[in-house]
Amino acid sequence: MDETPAVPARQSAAAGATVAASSLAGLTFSKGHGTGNDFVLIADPGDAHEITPEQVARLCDRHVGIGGDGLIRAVPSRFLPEGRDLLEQDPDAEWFMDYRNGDGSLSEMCGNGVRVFVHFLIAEQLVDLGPGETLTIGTRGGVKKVVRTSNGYAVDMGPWEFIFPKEATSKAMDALVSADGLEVARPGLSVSMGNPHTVVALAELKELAATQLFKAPVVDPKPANGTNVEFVVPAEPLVEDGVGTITMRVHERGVGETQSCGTGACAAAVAIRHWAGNTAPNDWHVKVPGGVVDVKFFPGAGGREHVELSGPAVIVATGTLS
Ligand SMILES: N[C@H](CCC[C@H](N)C(=O)O)C(=O)O
Repeated sequence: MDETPAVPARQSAAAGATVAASSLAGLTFSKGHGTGNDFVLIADPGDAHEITPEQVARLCDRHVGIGGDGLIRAVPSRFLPEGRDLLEQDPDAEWFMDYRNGDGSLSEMCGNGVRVFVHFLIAEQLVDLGPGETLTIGTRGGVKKVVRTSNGYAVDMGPWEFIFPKEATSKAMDALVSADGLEVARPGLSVSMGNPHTVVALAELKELAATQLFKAPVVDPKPANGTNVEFVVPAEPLVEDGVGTITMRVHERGVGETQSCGTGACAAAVAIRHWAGNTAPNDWHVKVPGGVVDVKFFPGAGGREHVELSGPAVIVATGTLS
């Protein structure tokens, strides 16, 4: 009988390499997510594991690894130079969220990741945090305060910055963004949440669904360090009972399309609120393919307006690397 040819496995980035080939064999890990933005999590209380970008990519690969949008290593801040700097600012920032994108690249901040990171620290019994209590943590985007709520966590994400390139022609948009499925290039507004975002408003949900995000949208002018691109549709009416609602999809730098992006949801609310003018509310629901996160603007330290991100965090499983 003719042998039917084996169907070649889809060549993934790490095809042929296996996690077992790494020096991480025997290490326990957890898998978690926040509204479908998923992460491989590793506790490293002794800073014993220098996880290389190649190892991150293998572990995050959804065919030859565990699979995840990113990897989060929990390590005491005192072991990292950036962590020691933060401890001088705030000695309570005992644990550091060492976040990496799924391709192994670094990012300054990860909003969904912070919630899952704190949930992981509690699950690992590395911290004790009851409902209503606040934990201070260190990140590459600075010190963050995280409150455990009745149904997840609320994170003070700090202030935002508009990233207007000097050649920006207006304060309403600073980039032109094109993507497969979009008939014409659209204006975008670039916002930093510690990491870069470019927010594009679309007219209706049909257009959002038709936008193809298998590859990175083209942003002009090209941001020097890349950018996460959010496509957003404001609800009609935008505000109900004092709360604004946005529907969003995102193509993440170093990952691809994800089910959710916490810093992206904050950037989306900043942009829509900027475009809507000062009639816009402080409270927002941001609907993403993986669920809903809430964004709130409030007067933060130093007279700057801060953004708070809140939402769920789930640990799905725990295992051992072979
Ligand atoms: N998913 C993350 C954002 C990761 C951003 C990363 N892709 C970057 O390169 O900035 C979040 O929930 O905020």
